[in-house]
Amino acid sequence: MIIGYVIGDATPQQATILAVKPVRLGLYVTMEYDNEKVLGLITNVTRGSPMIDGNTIDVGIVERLNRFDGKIPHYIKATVKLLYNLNSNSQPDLPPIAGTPVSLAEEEDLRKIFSEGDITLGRLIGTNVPVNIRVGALARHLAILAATGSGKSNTVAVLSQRIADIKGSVLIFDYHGEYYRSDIHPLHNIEPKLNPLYLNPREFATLLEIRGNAPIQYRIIRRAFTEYQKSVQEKIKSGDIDFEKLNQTFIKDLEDLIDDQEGKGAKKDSVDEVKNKLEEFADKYSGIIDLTSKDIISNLKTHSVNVVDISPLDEDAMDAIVSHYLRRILDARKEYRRKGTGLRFPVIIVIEEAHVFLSKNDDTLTKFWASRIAREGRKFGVGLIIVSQRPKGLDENILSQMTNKIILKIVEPSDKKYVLEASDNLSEDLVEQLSSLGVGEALIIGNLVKIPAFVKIDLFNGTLGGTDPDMRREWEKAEEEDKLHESLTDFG
Ligand SMILES: Nc1ncnc2c1ncn2[C@@H]1O[C@H](COP(=O)(O)OP(=O)(O)OP(=O)(O)O)[C@@H](O)[C@H]1O
Repeated sequence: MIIGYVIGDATPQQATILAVKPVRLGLYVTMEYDNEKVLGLITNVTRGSPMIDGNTIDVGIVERLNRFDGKIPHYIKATVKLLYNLNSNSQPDLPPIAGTPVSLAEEEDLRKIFSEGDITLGRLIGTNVPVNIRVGALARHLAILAATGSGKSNTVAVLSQRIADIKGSVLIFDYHGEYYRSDIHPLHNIEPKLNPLYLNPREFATLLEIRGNAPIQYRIIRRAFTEYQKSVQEKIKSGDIDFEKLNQTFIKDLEDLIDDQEGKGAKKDSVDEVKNKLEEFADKYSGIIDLTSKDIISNLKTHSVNVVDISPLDEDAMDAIVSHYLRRILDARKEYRRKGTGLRFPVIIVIEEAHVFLSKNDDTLTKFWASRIAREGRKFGVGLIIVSQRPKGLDENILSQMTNKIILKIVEPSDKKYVLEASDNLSEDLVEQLSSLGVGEALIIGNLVKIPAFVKIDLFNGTLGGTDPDMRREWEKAEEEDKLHESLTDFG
């Protein structure tokens, strides 16, 4: 159905059309010229009248003209972003000529472009065309960005569920505790624990806040920690290990080994300083240290959504857990590639509230390992999904490495500008659409899709911890439980 005609000058990227009737932003259209069939997207619409233009200052003229009741000539113009040549399956390289008819894109053409991926995320806005994404593209990472309440968690849930449905493995760091109690399935909840036996000395020293600028202290803790790990491994091998006692004596045993360093040439004040830092470590992380917990690598499941509920922890403990798990996963995937041992399947890792862990202003432990995965993860099948409602709080280097983006409603101009500058596959005219998106509506760009797609994400089929509680149902359930309890008490 023809909706308008090309007018004025056009380029291979953009054309202006004079519409025969009102058209909405985000509509996909097609135009045929020079043996090409080009798919375009309406990115701007204007209406006006040559008789009542912006310079009209006499309201009487308007009133008299209005008495003509619809006879006033007016126009509707739209800007079309030319996206894809359906005949050559490439970007358009010729501009349309003035007068070229413009039609609403047919469903068949839209399915060819948007419905070829591995998993369905939703429908093209205003149509019933499924939008499928190419899961392999997630190895080049994804940022899910949106203002609060726009549908980030729902998107994470739908995406994670459908990756698990095709036997994939997802690991979500559940900042708000909204996934570990959800209806996602198969769901595999993982206790947020740090087992020092799987930490490397550098990592352990960092948790004690002994960084590169304290080489003497680092040497003390490295030697003591390495000796401790070796002694535990030997006890495990010889079978005389009491795991329960291990947690109770860990700090004391390590302290003794630190003390021994004094006899091996370390200065007393350096040894004391390291012991102070060990005590602070014990206070800070006692809730998550557990020498009996499984290594994250043996705890991850494929064909599942693995969830680490970090919501009860403070941000330092969260940072310690997330950074350690990121490092272990990247190392284990490299090991698998090199030796066939380690983690034998790819993992998609979701970091919620990413601006907390990957802030441009703080050097968190997580930021170091997330940057490594952003740079190297693709080759080893470790994909990162960062989720944030404060895009401008994110480290720009990491954000720019997120090749794919699912951007839901963003209104804040500085957020929009920041995302635009961090994305070489995003243009100003697409960013302008972000303010008008509804809840659950998103712009998807990157290798996930062939061309930018405006999508209504499917609603997650089930409950999520973050969705508004069904108060009435919960009250009814509580009353039913009270009645059951009373009847059991009477009976018993
Ligand atoms: N695709 C969708 N279709 C319909 N409703 C949706 C969709 N996505 C989200 N919603 C609804 O919008 C509300 C907010 O969704 P959600 O919690 O996913 O947003 P959010 O951006 O994660 O919010 P917050 O920033 O508070 O975590 C929920 O009640 C949810 O049911």
